[in-house]
Amino acid sequence: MVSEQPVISFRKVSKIYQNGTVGLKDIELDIQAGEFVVIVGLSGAGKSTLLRTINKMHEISSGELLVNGVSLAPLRGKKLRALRREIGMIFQNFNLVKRVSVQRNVLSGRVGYYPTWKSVLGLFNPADKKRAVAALQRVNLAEKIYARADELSGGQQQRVAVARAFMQQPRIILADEPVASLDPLTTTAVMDDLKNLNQEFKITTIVNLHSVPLALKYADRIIGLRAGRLVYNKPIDQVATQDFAAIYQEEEK
Ligand SMILES: Nc1ncnc2c1ncn2[C@@H]1O[C@H](COP(=O)(O)OP(=O)(O)OP(=O)(O)O)[C@@H](O)[C@H]1O
Repeated sequence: MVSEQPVISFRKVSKIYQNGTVGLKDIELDIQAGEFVVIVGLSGAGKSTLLRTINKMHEISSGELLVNGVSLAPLRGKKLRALRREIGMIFQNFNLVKRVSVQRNVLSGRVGYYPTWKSVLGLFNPADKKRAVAALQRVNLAEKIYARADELSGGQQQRVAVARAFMQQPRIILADEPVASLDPLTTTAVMDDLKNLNQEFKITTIVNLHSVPLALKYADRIIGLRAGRLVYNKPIDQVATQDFAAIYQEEEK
């Protein structure tokens, strides 16, 4: 079998923060196109750090990180913006602009496709306005299009954030604890939205989760981090519940 080039490739990647804290240590990891990968680990294990190196919100300290075969380290300016356009990001706290409409929030997913002055003035073209309606329909929120973002519940806000990410027509979605502040019902809705986009559009999706049951339910592959190191990496059909003890064991003092 000819193996395809991974979409994301970590080669001995380490990240040391300026204050000396080790965020990531010698990470070796390939992620293939269309995978739904869940990252688990204790608080402080490096999950957010790993996710944020992929769109260069965090610079790595050593090793090499490639997206679609392109090394991220030298990317600046236009090339960096092009990379970020292909990567949708979802945050625990939704990161919507609260005082503007849902429509405007969703349209902001397109800013990477416009010159800055047009997006600042909100001059989005009709095709994108249609796209925004379609994106909101996908997350069952079409009727909220003219509501202000802060009139929505947390779960609804996160689904607007999913629609906004989808507007980018991304190849990759990174979701950093997307359901940590949601109740079980809305958690399922948001995770289902992410999984549906992943399956229908083959968007490579990487999600940080605290919940092992959710990881088991949604992942194609589970990755475990502990103190910045990759300590677990298995396709879901090889995952056994008792494996999690090692990932979640406290460090010995
Ligand atoms: N900007 C920063 N400066 C210094 N240290 C940082 C910074 N951001 C994170 N760290 C440290 O790096 C390590 C990994 O943090 P990270 O946020 O990636 O972990 P996490 O697994 O996502 O944790 P959580 O589940 O609590 O979000 C931790 O020790 C953290 O304190």
